[in-house]
Amino acid sequence: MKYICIDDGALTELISGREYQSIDFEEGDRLVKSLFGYVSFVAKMRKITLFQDSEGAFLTTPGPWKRKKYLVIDCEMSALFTQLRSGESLQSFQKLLRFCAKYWSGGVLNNSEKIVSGSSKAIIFPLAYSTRPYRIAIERAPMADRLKRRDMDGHFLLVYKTGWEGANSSTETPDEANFRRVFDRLQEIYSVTSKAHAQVDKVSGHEQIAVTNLDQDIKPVHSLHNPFDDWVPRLTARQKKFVFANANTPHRLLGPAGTGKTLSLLLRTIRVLGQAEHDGDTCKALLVTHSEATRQSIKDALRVIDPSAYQDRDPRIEPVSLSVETLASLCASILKQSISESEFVDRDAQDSKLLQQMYIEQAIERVHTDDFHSFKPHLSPKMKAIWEAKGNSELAVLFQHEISVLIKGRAGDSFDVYKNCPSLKYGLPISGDADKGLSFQVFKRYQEQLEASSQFDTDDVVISAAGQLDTPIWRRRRAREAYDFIAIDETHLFNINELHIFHHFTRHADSLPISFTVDHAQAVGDRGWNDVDSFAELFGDGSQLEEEQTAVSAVFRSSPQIRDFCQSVLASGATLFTNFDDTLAATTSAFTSEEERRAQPVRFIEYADDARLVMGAFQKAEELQSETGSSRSQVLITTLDDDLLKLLQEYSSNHNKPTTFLKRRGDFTTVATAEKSGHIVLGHADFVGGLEFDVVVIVGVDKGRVPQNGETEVSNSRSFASYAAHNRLYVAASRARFALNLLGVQSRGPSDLLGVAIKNKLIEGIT
Ligand SMILES: Nc1ncnc2c1ncn2[C@@H]1O[C@H](COP(=O)(O)OP(=O)(O)OP(=O)(O)O)[C@@H](O)[C@H]1O
Repeated sequence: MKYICIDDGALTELISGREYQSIDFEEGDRLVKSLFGYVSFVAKMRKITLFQDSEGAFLTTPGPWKRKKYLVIDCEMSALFTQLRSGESLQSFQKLLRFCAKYWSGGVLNNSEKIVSGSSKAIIFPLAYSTRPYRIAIERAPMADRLKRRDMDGHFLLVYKTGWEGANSSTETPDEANFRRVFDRLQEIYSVTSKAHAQVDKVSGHEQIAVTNLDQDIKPVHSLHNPFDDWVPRLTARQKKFVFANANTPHRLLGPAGTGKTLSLLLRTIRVLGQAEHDGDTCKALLVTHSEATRQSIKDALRVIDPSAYQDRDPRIEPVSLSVETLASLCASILKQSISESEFVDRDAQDSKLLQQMYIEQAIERVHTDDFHSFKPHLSPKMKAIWEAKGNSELAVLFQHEISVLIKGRAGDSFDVYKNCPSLKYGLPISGDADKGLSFQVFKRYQEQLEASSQFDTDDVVISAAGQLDTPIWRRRRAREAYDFIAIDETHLFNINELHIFHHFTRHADSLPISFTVDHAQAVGDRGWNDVDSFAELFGDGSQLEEEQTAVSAVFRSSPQIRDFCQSVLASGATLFTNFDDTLAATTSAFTSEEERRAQPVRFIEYADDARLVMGAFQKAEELQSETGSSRSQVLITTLDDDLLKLLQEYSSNHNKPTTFLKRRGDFTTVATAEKSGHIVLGHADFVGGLEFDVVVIVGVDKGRVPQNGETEVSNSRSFASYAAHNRLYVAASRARFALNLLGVQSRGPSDLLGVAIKNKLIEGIT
């Protein structure tokens, strides 16, 4: 194909239809393929008629051709559709279209769009970042003299070059042979396509011409609250594949934040139940969430998604039913006992997190005075150095991670199993039995504290339940009480021990109908998952089973600017840590031009000191609220730092700022309360996962706080802190739809985690 010509009506259609924003949608995929030149046809896509032959393609809309404006892409001189992967091609194409729309309407250009002064050229940089920027060069006045004579100057933009090489754009002159050909054909093309516009149906019988009518009314929606039947036509092809795939095959849905993983999992569950009911089969389904707060939010969403109300049916009587549980509630029901709130240390709650840290600090203190001297001669030099150099509170964070991921999470409290577990790459620098002995001693002291105050944490419940599940009694109860379909949301938040429980809950031991969603980068710190990636290893069973995987890549939640920033955080993590995935790399934002109008650039703002920083956070929150036209409860102020969180809380109560405080992870009920009372939401970054907001302000994204650095610097602990900071910053930033501000203190300087974003000019306010 030599050229592509798009008129202004078609251009508007292409930037406002969500289905053209990502190749995950069939329409987007088909569009890219046709632009690649793989197919030859006239297609009707809503208002657009696409005319294509061996020479080129014309995307036209009804109306007199002389009054229209045109974007012409010279495919021989530029290689927009052959140089890049198809996802990037579509993204670049969409950015190009947005530039044209803005240029014609006199809109304000952004950082990646430049008019070359003293010339008739423009350059755009459509891809967020790469080592060498990819550029598209545009001639704004092609064939100037001839078009002036015909009174059509200013009607055309010509893409004449693309690639990674820079050049002197003010002096180069594009070859206009293809452009001339386009111009000469316009009259004829419009007379053909105007007939096609008028007689869509008749054209379908024509040789070489196929008509695809994609006329679907797809409205932009946010939130999961729509009935099943309304969702289905809006899903991308990959989401649909997951929702409608065979229920009995284990199926993993991979995707970064905001790609609709939770939504797809809910729809899949409802689809499986609906199918069973339709076929007259029995189906008892289980949906497992990581915490009580997310369980509530999912139950609430299901009330709208699922008109058959499967979750309200009694599983003991009804043939088709759904139970929504947390792992703790599920295990407690197996153990036939419930654990009261006061006994339960819920690791997703702010109070529990602090309590656990306090217990571990006390345990470290005990080990210091009573046990350390006997371990000391045998410890590895690194472990000794870290133990001696760091304060108890800094050590507590490292031991907390080791205990939850390895000692409890993997070894199930057994020292012998723990001894054989591979150490975490980025955590405590453990390299021998003596090092493991010391950390197990801290764990034992911690356990004593829990027992003394008669409390259990989630792992205790899971470990006790695991013991009871592998017995003849459960094997007999299983046929009656277990499930035909299991869905697990946010699998990355469970530890290996917990994941190994699930296979006991399927009705038949030989089939594992488990569907689950994963985004590794959202779990805090190295979880030691890198060496357990197959389904069988992850779930502790099913080595003979084939697993299906679907990866989703259209980001619905966040604007392109916010998606790009989030990716820069993941890219930074991926360069530092070998087992850190940049899951956003191959994704695109599915924002339409309409939604983009509300989007604001990502900004970094510096303040003189902490007091002004805290005050600034509330100011920015209010400004962004009005700039994006959002309600107060759609604004989140968050931080990765416990001390700053306290200051923010104090400020809000001392200055009567109407604020609601998040007490646990994914606390949807609290957000709903904030909505009723018109409050801004405030909470630690560990508790914002699973939620979404129009505006997010992250406070204290500066050196020394992201990551947290103590006075001493021992490399391994810095690695852990940096690893966890990458996860937390990514989760916090990816909650935002339209606006994201990062705030810091001037004397500290911006956090190192912003390095990639700064280098690639993704943040305004720092150079
Ligand atoms: N096909 C779609 N069309 C329009 N909106 C969608 C589509 N799929 C998902 N969304 C929207 O995207 C947002 C994010 O969805 P969801 O919470 O399921 O994502 P997620 O991948 O689970 O995110 P996270 O990992 O951050 O929890 C929701 O507001 C949802 O309504």
